[in-house]
Amino acid sequence: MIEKTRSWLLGSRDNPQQYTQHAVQLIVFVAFLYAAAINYVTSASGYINICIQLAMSISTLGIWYRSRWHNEYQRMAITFMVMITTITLPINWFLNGGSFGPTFFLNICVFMYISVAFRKNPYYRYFGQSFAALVPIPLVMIEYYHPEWISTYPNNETRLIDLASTSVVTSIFMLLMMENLTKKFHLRHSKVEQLSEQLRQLSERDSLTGLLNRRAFESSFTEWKETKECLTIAAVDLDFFKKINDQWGHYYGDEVLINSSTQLSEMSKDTGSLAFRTGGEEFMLMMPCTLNEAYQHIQILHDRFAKMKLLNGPVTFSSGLAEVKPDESQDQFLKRVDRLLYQAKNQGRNCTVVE
Ligand SMILES: Nc1nc2c(ncn2[C@@H]2O[C@H](COP(=O)(O)OP(=O)(O)OP(=O)(O)O)[C@@H](O)[C@H]2O)c(=O)[nH]1
Repeated sequence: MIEKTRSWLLGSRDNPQQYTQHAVQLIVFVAFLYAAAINYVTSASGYINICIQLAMSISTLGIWYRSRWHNEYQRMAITFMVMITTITLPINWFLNGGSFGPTFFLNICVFMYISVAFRKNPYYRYFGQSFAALVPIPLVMIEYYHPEWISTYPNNETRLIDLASTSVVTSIFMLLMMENLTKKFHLRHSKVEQLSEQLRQLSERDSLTGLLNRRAFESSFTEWKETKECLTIAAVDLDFFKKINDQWGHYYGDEVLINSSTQLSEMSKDTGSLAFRTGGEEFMLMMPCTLNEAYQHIQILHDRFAKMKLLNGPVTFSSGLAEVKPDESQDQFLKRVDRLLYQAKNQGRNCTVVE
């Protein structure tokens, strides 16, 4: 219920700029109404002041209405800025005790408001900020040369009440602005994180097969070596792949690579392993298990390859299989496993050689 009312009044939270803008307008509307009511009840100022405050309040409500319900956010933001800087602040200065009143507080709010509402529009922002920053100067000079033009508070009590309530409004205002900036920052931050995660994933994937690539192999090797109790890796290489390419064409070769990768990927999912494409028709299977268990997994993979449904019949692979030693570097391991793979090729292919 509260959330519904809030979104009815302020719009979607996903658009923090408009959301804050509407909140500010409604606060200003209520603040003027409140000031007029207080002035009327306490007879702190004359009817002219009360009428001006009511007029400001109604105008602000009109601005909110056009902005919220007629999609005139930008136009109304400018109207609001002009109204506040050229009418509201000077009137407030003359009718509320000049430099003894709360206008300085309000001026800071206006400056903050312009900075947030026109963040995406530097011309309006610089113009508005400069104007808000300079407005107090002529007002102070007028007060200096013509103090009689400034209406004073009837007593010190009224002045203190006015200052205290303006201070509360200013604090709410600042809070809103800061919430807006934080929200915007969080939205950007999570978008950046999302994009960098997407980029990281893309940089670690092979575009043809979708398997992890050599870069991912290198980082996973270090990570798994440190975290897994045992680590066995198979270097897998398709047999006579050049012939396949030469005989059936490169596109067919790609299809063979994709289908072989699917087998490796499914097998790695079943066994909690990781499958990588580290070269043209070279793959690595990283298995968090002993050499014996890994050997059984690879035999199952040979069977799966034999049953693979390809247009020109199944393909085979050769592999070298070895367990990573705790004190062994990646280079040393790769040399060792490559030698095993070479032996498998020499033994007639379609087999796995274990150390
Ligand atoms: N279609 C296709 N072919 C590729 C790709 N990457 C590498 N190749 C080919 O893979 C072939 C690899 O040939 P070789 O290294 O001689 O290996 P092989 O013919 O499988 O011989 P053995 O490994 O000894 O059984 C080359 O012809 C490369 O052009 C790719 O992404 N797509």
